[in-house]
Amino acid sequence: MSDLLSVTRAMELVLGYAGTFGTETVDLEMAAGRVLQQTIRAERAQPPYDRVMMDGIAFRYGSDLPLLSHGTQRAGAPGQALPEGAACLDVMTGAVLPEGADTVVPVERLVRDGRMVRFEDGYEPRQGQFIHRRGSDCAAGTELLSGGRRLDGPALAVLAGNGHAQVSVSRIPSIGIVATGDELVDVGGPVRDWEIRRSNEYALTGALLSRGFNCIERSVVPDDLPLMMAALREQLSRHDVLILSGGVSMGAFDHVPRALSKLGVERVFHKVAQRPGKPLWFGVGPEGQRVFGLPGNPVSATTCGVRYVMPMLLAGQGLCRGKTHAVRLKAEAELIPTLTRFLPVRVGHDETGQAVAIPYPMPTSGDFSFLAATDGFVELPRGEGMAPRGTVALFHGW
Ligand SMILES: Nc1nc2c(c(=O)[nH]1)N[C@H]1C(S)=C(S)[C@@H](COP(=O)(O)OP(=O)(O)OC[C@H]3O[C@@H](n4cnc5c(N)ncnc54)[C@H](O)[C@@H]3O)O[C@H]1N2
Ligand code: MOO
Repeated sequence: MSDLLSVTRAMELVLGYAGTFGTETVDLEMAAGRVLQQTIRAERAQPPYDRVMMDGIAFRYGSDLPLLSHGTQRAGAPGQALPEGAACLDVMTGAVLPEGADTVVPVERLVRDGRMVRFEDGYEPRQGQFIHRRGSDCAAGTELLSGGRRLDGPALAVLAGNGHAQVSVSRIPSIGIVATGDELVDVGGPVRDWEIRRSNEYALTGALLSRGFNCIERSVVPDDLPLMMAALREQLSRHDVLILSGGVSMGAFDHVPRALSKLGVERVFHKVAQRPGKPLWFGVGPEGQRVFGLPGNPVSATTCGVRYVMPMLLAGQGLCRGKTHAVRLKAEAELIPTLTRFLPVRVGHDETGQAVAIPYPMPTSGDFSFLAATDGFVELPRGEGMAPRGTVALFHGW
């Protein structure tokens, strides 16, 4: 058994610092994808009046035929009264049902002769048909949305339909992504034989943006302790969360833990019993900044970002579930006796519709090209031998 921190315990520690990033009020236009932080109740009964559901005529069920049409009840106009006798009013979908009418017949069932109206041969309306009754969806004051949910299209429609031009949502934290490493060069510039282009920041940016975290600053610091400290001091002053990549293992220039500690960032843990990503570092800054030191290898940085950083950020928004669900392994997969294994997979479905994961073992945790062929990874507990085909595992999507 490994005496390193387990993945479960490391995650508990991270979530223990998730807290909240506060709330803010935004215009409805800007609320899509945000996490609601208030209870929304029905402004009025819904629908607010007996609503005509078909273009046609409204009449009193049982009236003698033919009916005499006395005019038109349009949508957006106050309700009219249906005259006594064999009478009807032309009605439009969405109009108020005329007072005294109780049944609607669609226009395609009508035979008209001037203002006289009868039904097509053999047509028998049911009393009360095609009327959406006042309050049948909900009574005024009914709870329609509760806090802690993402605002998708239907939820935005509920907000709009109940008069919420502004809405209280979780504040999106400000996030600094900091790359470390003297070998790293920018995406747009020249690259020499001994250098590599920075890519981890973009894997992290993709994961963040696809979860709605759009307040991101990317920067790079050199493998030099004083320069790194100056840059990290500045970054700590600007952001709620720092996600560093690289510089957390045992190399002579892996200054990240030392620099953070000198800046008063308290280490919560360093190293977790997992592969990839064993050198993961997590701490909390003097102002409560959450600071992740992700191992620099691209597969490790990407995996740890999804496994630890994203759940913490989502929890801070009041959401408990990210892009995770159970899958069955489509092929056996090798376990690691002392470490939790994060195994990249593609996700598909079997003939019964169940989600299955096809393992894509990475040759090394540097192979980020290969990672782009996968949808995410499954989490396999430490163990001997092989996890057989059909094993149920938790999948985490990129
Ligand atoms: N003696 C030991 N050496 C290493 C250990 C160990 O336990 N003992 N752990 C290994 C593991 S596991 C990992 S993962 C790496 C993590 O190292 P660092 O976090 O210090 O990362 P670096 O050394 O700075 O970089 C590793 C690798 O990743 C590339 N990299 C870094 N940043 C980026 C970026 N932004 N975009 C793309 N690629 C990046 C970097 O060039 C290196 O190739 O340590 C092992 N060593
Ligand atoms: O995180 Mo390291 O190998 O486990 O790349």
